[in-house]
Amino acid sequence: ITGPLSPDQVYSEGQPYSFFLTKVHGIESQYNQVSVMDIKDILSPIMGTLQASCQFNYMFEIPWLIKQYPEQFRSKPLLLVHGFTAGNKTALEIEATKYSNIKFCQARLEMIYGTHHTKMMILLYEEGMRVVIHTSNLVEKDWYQKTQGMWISPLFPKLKKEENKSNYSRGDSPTNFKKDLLDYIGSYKAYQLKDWQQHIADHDMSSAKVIIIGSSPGRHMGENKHKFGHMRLRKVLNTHGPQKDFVKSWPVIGQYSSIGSLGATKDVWLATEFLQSLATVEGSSCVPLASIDLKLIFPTKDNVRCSLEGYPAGASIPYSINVAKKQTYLHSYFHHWISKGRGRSRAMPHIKSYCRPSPSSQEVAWFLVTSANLSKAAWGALEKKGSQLMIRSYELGVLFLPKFFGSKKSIPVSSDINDTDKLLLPYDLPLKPYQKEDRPWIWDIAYKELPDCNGNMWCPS
Ligand SMILES: CC(C)c1cccc2c(O)c(C(=O)O)cnc12
Repeated sequence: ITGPLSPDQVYSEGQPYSFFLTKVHGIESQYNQVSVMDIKDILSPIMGTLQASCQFNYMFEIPWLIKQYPEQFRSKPLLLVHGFTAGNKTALEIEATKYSNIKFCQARLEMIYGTHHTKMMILLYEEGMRVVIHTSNLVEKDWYQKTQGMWISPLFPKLKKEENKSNYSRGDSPTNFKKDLLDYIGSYKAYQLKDWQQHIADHDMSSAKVIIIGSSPGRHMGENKHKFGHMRLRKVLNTHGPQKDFVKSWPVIGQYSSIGSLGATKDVWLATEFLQSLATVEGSSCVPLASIDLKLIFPTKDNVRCSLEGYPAGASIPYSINVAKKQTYLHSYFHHWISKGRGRSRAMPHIKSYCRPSPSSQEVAWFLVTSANLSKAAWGALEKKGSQLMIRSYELGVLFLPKFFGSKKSIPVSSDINDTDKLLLPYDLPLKPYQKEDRPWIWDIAYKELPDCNGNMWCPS
């Protein structure tokens, strides 16, 4: 049994994928070592000497957040990028009053029902810059007993002075990470982000191996139709995806912590437009969809009841009865949340991830970790005979493709923490389908038959 490794050691052991889960309190320590980082590890001085940071997120507890930074970094400039308006915006600004180093950028949300879901840290150091794209709100409960995911970038060195900094493409990676990140941030059209766009332009990001998959609110048409959302994923898989014959019988897995209104039948969006993108293979995205097995992972009410947090875990799994009752066809796609390999079967998922595993579960053709739940608001819905993609929310994720990790065909995966040379998945494969008596967690109905692990029932008002 290895003793606690320092953050930089955990980080380097997690290469080349650099995909980490957050620390879960209350499980055996062995499950909090390999490929696990806590927020204090990410912000540790061992990872870099912080000069300033920018936190994109949905929920913030500012006093708690400041305490996650090491003492010597707590007064460094901090920009919070949020989607709040009116009272919520005022409340956030009041919470920050005593912190003179905190500034705000309110992301414009012109599409009704849109939210700023994106979770990203941009950390500017004396030694360079680091980007973290993840799934946790900046509130204590999101970092306590949930399964959350993070991609942590390498330390990106500052570009030398002489090269002209004007063209953004310098210091980019084979995956166009820098350009795509700048395009994403540019979509906010916010003057408060200008300095951070320049910081990104000033750094050498050639070591980034992942592909940015973002969503930005709006109606995207023409050459912008494939810039964001599921059409972005479709375009990327069409260009860099698996070969048709190689993945013919491979299923697609979606895993998330909330579900939107997807339509009265599977053919409205889920098993047509959305699956078409997830199932896209190199050179063609027209794959007979009936042949593709879509598997969805979503916690059952018993998964939540028996979780470390008990029913209160369900307060972060907002699937409402009014939406669920209109789409019972989803039940045939559902699978349990089981994560024995990572010691997280009782740490409810707030991570969102998608992948295309082999039938043997030994490898994936690709893996995506993102803020995007299973919703049209996050991924977009085609309109006007497919000529434009309407997206309501900001989302951000990173896609792992074999070709950028030195493999032609696939990425070896495992959920066994001893397989340190593989991409460690957040859940167990193969998946366990819902049985007849299983019910998805629904957050706005009462559960009074069986108490949770703390002896409490669930009686939402
Ligand atoms: C339905 C809304 C208000 C909601 C409830 C509970 C948890 C939420 C959450 O975790 C996110 C997020 O992480 O972006 C976003 N909305 C969440």
